[in-house]
Amino acid sequence: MEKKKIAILGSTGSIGTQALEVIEEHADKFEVEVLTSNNNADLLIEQALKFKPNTVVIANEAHYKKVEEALWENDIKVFSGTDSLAQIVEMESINIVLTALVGYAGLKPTINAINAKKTIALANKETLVVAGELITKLARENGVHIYPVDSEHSAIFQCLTGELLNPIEKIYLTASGGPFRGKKREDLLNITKEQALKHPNWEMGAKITIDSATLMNKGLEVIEAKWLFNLKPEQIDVIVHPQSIVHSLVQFEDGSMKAQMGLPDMKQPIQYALSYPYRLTSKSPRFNFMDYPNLTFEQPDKETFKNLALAYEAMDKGGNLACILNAANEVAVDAFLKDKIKFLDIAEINQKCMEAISFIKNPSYEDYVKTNNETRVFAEGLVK
Ligand SMILES: NC(=O)C1=CN([C@@H]2O[C@H](COP(=O)(O)OP(=O)(O)OC[C@H]3O[C@@H](n4cnc5c(N)ncnc54)[C@H](OP(=O)(O)O)[C@@H]3O)[C@@H](O)[C@H]2O)C=CC1
Ligand SMILES: CC(=O)[C@@H](O)[C@H](O)COP(=O)(O)O
Ligand SMILES: [Mn+2]
Repeated sequence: MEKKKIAILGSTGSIGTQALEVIEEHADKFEVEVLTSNNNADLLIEQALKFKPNTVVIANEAHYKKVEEALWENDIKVFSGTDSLAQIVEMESINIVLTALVGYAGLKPTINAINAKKTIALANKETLVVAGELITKLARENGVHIYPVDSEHSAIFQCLTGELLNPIEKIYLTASGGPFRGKKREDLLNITKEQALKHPNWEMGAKITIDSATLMNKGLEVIEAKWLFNLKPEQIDVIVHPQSIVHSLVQFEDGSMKAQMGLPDMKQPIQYALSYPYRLTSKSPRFNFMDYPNLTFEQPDKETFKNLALAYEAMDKGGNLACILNAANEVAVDAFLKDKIKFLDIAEINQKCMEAISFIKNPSYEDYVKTNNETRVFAEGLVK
């Protein structure tokens, strides 16, 4: 069978590097067509020399020369800049685009990939959060499949196999609860970056790790699930499950529930999205019941972790509110990681932006761009 040609947007990150491990393990099924990064020229060069893609793109043009010089003898095309990043997905030879870059930056490349009728393996949840209505409409119009990589949404997707005609009653997104599960506001006044970056179960990029600590990650995932599975807000629950073994559950209208389980390992959902509808083999360690005598579940604390409540509010109200929330959060998390604000300020900035930035009920793509830019400027003002 023809190998699937994969473009990995964000190949030098946590998801991107794990995706390359999956591709290496199944070199008979996949080959790398495009690799991209933002600033990490050294790792991008290393990956390119190993996987020999057709093309690489480094978003930060300051690194173009270094990458071009390193690869020109290897017959690998090199481009730089955000426009190149957005356009490279249209390459005829690409079969699947794995969106593994972080944040709003994934929006334009994803739109272009859908318009070019590429299958999307979506890890970049912010794109669906910001413009889920536009993205899913575009995918329908182009007959494009969007396969979830995010572990909870992959779990839901895996539970839905064979259930096409059976409507979903409810889904339960599981959440580890993050490093501060059980803490109250007074315990979180002086949280350090290092403490917030210590996720109990998953090794991930910095932004999603902070989002997991503030429960914003689960909030983004609630909105992501709405668009991926065409659900009403009341059909999406969050349940805290500290062990991160049950990766999420679906409840059907006969009351029966299906769960997808396994050790916390992102290679499984990445592989499933790339090989769908087939399951490939994996050498990853297997879940052992005797290691987990107690799988526990508890309600999330939306009082202490306001970001989850803000996400539900944005989902309920719709329009450009989730775009406002996402932009505010990206600025606030970046400021926290640069020691400019405190941990609890993140949710405060998010809420202030949601209250201040003008609401647009039916935003166009241009409205999303304008909302994102306006919110970033306003949020930066709150950080100073
Ligand atoms: N990590 C995980 O386990 C999971 C991640 N996700 C989602 O997947 C996405 C990627 O996450 P993760 O891999 O952790 O992130 P990382 O921060 O580890 O990697 C991000 C990647 O995107 C690139 N990048 C960052 N900013 C830009 C930009 N402005 N333009 C172009 N490229 C950019 C980075 O390049 P460079 O290396 O040069 O900075 C890097 O290759 C996120 O949306 C996240 O929410 C979802 C579930 C689990
Ligand atoms: C691995 C993955 O999908 C992450 O989104 C992870 O789930 C974050 O963990 P939390 O459950 O703590 O948000
Ligand atoms: Mn997740």
